[in-house]
Amino acid sequence: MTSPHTIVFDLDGTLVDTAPDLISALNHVLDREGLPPVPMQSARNMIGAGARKLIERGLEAEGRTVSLADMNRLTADFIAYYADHIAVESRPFEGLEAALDHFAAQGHRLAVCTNKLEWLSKRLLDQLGLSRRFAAICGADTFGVPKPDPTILRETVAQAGGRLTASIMVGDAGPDVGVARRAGVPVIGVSFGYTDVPIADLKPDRLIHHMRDLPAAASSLMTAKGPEIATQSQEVPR
Ligand SMILES: O=C(O)COP(=O)(O)O
Ligand SMILES: [Mg+2]
Repeated sequence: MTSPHTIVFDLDGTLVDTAPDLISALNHVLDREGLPPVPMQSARNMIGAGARKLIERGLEAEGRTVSLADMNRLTADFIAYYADHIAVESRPFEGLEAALDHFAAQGHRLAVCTNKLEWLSKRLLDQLGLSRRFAAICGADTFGVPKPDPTILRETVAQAGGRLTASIMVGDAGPDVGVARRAGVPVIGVSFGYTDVPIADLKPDRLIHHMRDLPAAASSLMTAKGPEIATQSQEVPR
């Protein structure tokens, strides 16, 4: 039995496979601009830095740049469409709910720290029946800074009523490893999410390929001695 920890999850690509609905919303916006859709497979790895960045990357893939005013309009369009189609195809990754049950039974707190907007994150988790499991659900706008700024992780843990020194971050991409390193929190990478840099190259403290492996990875970090984790904490991805 380990002491109670706060396990903080990234949302897109870690808890929920949101790519189909995010890319549909992106393609809706591109279509309204008279542009062809981006294919699902290549667009998956554009996710991870928020809606605006996703649109920017989608436009870039079509060789287009737009003015700030157009970007604001496209982002508003994207959010309006996405809000109405947020859980059409998005589903939790296999094994997630069993892993969350396990942590809850062990007395750990769960939280979400995402670069999605807070209200969209809550809406998605509500529609999937997952919200009640989390003591805090915080997005890029909750504290005014997105990942990898360490403030968002520190404040998420505080809002969940936990302690940073007894926390673990779980995520699929650079901003997750980066926020954890900056806040001094160990991090578990998942290999089934969305990232332009392979997650293994970012050297998370543990790497899992399926949610069924999360409880064992988390408990090995909870019992690991400080220096074992510290030796891996040199690189700080952006
Ligand atoms: O919506 C995004 O682009 C990022 O979301 P995430 O931080 O949950 O991966
Ligand atoms: Mg993610």
